[in-house]
Amino acid sequence: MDISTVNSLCYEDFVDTFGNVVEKAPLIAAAVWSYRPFANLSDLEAHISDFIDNLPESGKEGVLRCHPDLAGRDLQRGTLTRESQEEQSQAGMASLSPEETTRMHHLNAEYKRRFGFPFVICAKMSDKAGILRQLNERSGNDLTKERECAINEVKKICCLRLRNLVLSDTRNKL
Ligand SMILES: NC(=O)N[C@H]1NC(=O)NC1=O
Repeated sequence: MDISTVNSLCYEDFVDTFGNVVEKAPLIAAAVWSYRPFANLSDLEAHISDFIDNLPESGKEGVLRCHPDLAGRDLQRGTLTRESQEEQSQAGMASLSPEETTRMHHLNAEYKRRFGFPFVICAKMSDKAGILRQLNERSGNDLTKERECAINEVKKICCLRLRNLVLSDTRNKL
């Protein structure tokens, strides 16, 4: 798909295509459709990023709360979105030992108790050891710093999902 194809999508098709670039937040795609035509993929990405930045803190936390836990209930039940399933599998979350799973559950629960939203990290840019290290380190942040850190990870996830959709069949068009 090239950018002129993206720009030609009606909002129903646009939301069908880009509705999960921010996990379970199709409202964001529905909102940024208003900014067509996009000059290129970075322009679309910048509008998504601005939309998120302009949310009140409760909205940013809402975006974070739409993310599934890493190695959590949805992974175990097979109810992750297609994108999350691929990302978590690639980062080794689907093949943890029972001890590692217990440790992840414990750390995730501690993090949630502290911040009131789940630990979010761009799994594709990390691995099992990196995720555990970040989970430990970021748990020591204060709320303001951690919210910002987590939202940055949402943007990284979004960037990779967008690139996967738009560049998958025409790598040189944008
Ligand atoms: N909680 C969390 O980070 N979830 C995720 N991260 C990612 O890259 N895919 C996810 O499902």
